Amino acid sequence: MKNFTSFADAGDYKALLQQALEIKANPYGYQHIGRNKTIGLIFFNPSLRTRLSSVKAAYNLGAQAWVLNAGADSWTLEMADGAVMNGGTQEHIKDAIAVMSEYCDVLGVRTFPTLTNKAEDYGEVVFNKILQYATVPVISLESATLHPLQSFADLITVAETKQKERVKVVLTWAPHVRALPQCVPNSFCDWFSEIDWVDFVITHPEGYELDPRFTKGARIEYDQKKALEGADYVQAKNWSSYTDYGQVLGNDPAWMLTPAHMALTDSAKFLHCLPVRRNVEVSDAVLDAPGSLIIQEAGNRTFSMQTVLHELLK
Ligand SMILES: NCCC[C@H](NC(=O)CCC(=O)O)C(=O)O
Ligand SMILES: NC(=O)OP(=O)(O)O
Repeated sequence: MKNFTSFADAGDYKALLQQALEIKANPYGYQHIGRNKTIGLIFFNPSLRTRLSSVKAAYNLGAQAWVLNAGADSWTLEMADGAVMNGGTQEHIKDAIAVMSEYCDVLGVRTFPTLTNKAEDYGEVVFNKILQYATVPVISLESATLHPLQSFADLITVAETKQKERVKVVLTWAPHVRALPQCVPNSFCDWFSEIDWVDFVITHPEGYELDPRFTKGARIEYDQKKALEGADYVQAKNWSSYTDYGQVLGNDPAWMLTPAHMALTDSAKFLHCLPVRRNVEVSDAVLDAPGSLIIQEAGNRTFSMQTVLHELLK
């Protein structure tokens, strides 16, 4: 593994998953790997889980971590190549990333999409600049289009709780009050469409089709109730339209996950990456039910990160 930005970077996912389960069972058993190593974490956007689980993962591995909130804590960064910097931006990303690489052995970076410029977002223009200028391995802490550490944590959560050889996993769109990125659902598709013991189904209202580069031919079922039938796991998430880029096309409250929806499943476990808008995306009764894995799932963010750090530093 050179960088970690997508499912493809995971390489042999079965081996990586096995490693994660071993690390979770023995979280402090690999501290020789992180000794005298420093993990740098840069956030261009807010975070609770990714920020804290990444620091915890570094500590578990015997490494140190620093965090920079780009823009807020540091100089305002210029992204454009060849820019005449006589305006509001104070430091070029080229210099900032090369300098930060001097202060760490692995760099984690969170960028977000604009949701207005599809070509820039899906071209991962900002993230690719970071890959270009970094001189150490780079981990995506969520980019404009993907959130691989989240999907890997979701995979760990399903793997450690599943009661059957094969499981049906459903990704369902859910209503929200804002236009949100497609990163989490794209990434969930990027991973779960590839898992050979998963029957994967995506459900959303028409107009919310995701990029086929990530859905990779997975079954799309527009009837949410039909999709949920017999499900073992349900992951709910809002996203804005990919085709009508960044737009909220409709917000049918009937898509909010309630116990009536979960009753259609095979006593499915519930997943959500968090943060969640309670009683808009998902009802309290689902989030707080015994079958809700949301806290365990967030807890596994430590182990997805720790496993990736282990791979990059070993
Ligand atoms: N990092 C995990 C997901 C973050 C983001 N959620 C949000 O922005 C929610 C914000 C709000 O609820 O206003 C998303 O959906 O991609
Ligand atoms: N799930 C997730 O990535 O949460 P944060 O945005 O809080 O890091």
